[in-house]
Amino acid sequence: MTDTFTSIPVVDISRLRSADAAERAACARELGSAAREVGFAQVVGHGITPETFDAMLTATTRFFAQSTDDKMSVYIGNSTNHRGYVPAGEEVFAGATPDLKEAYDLSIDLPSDDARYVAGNPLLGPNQWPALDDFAEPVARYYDAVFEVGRHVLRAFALALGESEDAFDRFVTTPPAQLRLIHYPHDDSAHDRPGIGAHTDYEVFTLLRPTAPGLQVLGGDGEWIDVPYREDALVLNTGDLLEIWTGGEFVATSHRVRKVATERYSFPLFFNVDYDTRIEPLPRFAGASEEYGSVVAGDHLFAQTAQSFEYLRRRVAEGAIALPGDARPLYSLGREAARAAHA
Ligand SMILES: O=C(O)CCC(=O)C(=O)O
Ligand SMILES: [Fe+2]
Repeated sequence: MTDTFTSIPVVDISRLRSADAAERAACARELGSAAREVGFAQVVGHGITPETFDAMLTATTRFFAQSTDDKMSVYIGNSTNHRGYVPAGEEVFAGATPDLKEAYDLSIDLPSDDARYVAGNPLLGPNQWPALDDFAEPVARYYDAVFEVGRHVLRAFALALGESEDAFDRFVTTPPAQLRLIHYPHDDSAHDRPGIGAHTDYEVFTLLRPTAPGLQVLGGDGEWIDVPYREDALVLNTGDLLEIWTGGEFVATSHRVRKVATERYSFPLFFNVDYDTRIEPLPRFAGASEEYGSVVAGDHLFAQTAQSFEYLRRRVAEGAIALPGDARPLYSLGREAARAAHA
């Protein structure tokens, strides 16, 4: 991979919906180059209408404008499958200062009689919807729209990796693919607190729509690069699982949100594969197997989550739940790991 990128490529993914296989393949090559050389791209032509986004944004602003009591009525710590309101300070990255943000986390909305939920799966099951009019419908509509974009991007990555276009489709039936509604309040006094600390994402890839600048990507030379804000783009970045699948050919690039001068919202969809999917370097990257080993997709996400959310750290400390046996420490992959090693 190239270690000297200084800008984020823009890729028009409307071609992924073309009936012409050559068009899809050309777009897939561009996405592959972005994943290989940068780990980030801005994707335009994604097909999500402004109306779909705006309705979800309106619902989100109304949710966060509620009283703390109302928001805490759907506290994530009430759920057994990691859904609901995340107050400021709840999420703490390994020994760092708490992020200055609040969030509402949802994921694939399965019925409460889903056997995996009933059996105590820590990520699968129903959402914890607030009792707020006009919230669940626009949020679920955006989830479905951005998830559909993710399905096309997954196919493009399959092509870019020399697999058949549908090679990974069978791993995506009911994946724990979270959508986070994140609110970074404006706080003049918080001079030296990051909005969100440096990290990689734990899933296959992320499709993120922010409402303002602030996102930064770690460049190969160790400099933080601003991701230019584009209203028409989704920011696409490679996550831990694609790095493992490709034995490091695609890198889960570190990113962070710097303290913002304005109130900011952002909406990452963490596209994932089914909980039980075992992820290890694909046969063509088998040379990297020893370095990368393998993880179970859902266990990896849960293990990382349980090390960074206070309510889960408490449950682990109390012995109420256990980390998966092969849990990796936080940020042992990608550029963040390389950075930590050289710090
Ligand atoms: O708010 C942003 O722009 C980035 C959020 C992010 O990186 C995350 O939630 O993983
Ligand atoms: Fe992230």
